[in-house]
Amino acid sequence: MAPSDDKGSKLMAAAAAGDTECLLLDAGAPWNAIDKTGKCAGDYAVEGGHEEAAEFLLEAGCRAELVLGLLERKLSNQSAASNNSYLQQRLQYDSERLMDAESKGVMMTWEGPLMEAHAQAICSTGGDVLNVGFGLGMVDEALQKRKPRSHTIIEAHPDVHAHMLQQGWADKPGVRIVFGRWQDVLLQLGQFDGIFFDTYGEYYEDLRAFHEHVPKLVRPGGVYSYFNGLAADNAFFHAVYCQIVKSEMERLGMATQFIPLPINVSDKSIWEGVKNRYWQLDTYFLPICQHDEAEEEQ
Ligand SMILES: C[S@@+](CC[C@H](N)C(=O)[O-])C[C@H]1O[C@@H](n2cnc3c(N)ncnc32)[C@H](O)[C@@H]1O
Repeated sequence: MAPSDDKGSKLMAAAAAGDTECLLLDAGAPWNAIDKTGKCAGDYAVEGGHEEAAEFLLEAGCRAELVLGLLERKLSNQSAASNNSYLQQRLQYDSERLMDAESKGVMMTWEGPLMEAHAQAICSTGGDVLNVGFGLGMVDEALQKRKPRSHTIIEAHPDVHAHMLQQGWADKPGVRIVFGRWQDVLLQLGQFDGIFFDTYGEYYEDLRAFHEHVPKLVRPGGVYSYFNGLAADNAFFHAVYCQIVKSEMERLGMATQFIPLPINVSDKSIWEGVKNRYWQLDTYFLPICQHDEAEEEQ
């Protein structure tokens, strides 16, 4: 049971009891407050099986995050600064991971099964595929196995680019490497049947900016997917971001489904020496976005 000594925790207590009114939200209780166990009101509502309360909190979370996002877009240039500072750091490859200069994991091999599943999803129609962000090249290896008609890779970091060349990626038949930030090169590349997006040092706002281009970049019948790591330290916050992306894609005329995949990263040795434990959940929701057929027929 949640404690009830301030506005946030009263909201948690209301959620744990399935109080669907949850009127405390209107009185200023933060939907995203967490207690010392790391849970928010939405977690308590889900755990208690109170669907209506969980839905109410999910909608409140989406509304609040959308307003905050709008404010952020108006007020700051934080995303570009963060990505630029990452692109100037020296990176380090080892057999299991790619690390930045602050010992944060850019990409790790535990994501291999997820990358296979993403490759399967975006290569399902064959044709021309685009991957944004090479990292360890796991999704690109998985795409190559599926022999797409053409395979374009956008990569912005000079160390990663050098690694790709050293590994012979420029000589693989059908592979085109485009060195640069996606923000600068994306619109010269034509259309694709499958697109995957997985960058580093960027925020939700960058993903959102990428999504604005997706409807024009994906051919009818094609598939778009992205690494779904938004708010991956709390299941309920993560669900809020899944819902936000789904609504944004809907606005752009694309339908999104999330395929649940089990993932276990509880083994402490995986995270040894890694500063940012960027995944903490036991289910991965693989996004599959396609042109909304109903809208296309109109
Ligand atoms: C998480 S890794 C991608 C991992 C990849 N999916 C794999 O299977 O190994 C992110 C990659 O995106 C690249 N990147 C970061 N910002 C970028 C940008 N703005 N444009 C293009 N690539 C970017 C990084 O240098 C890094 O190689």
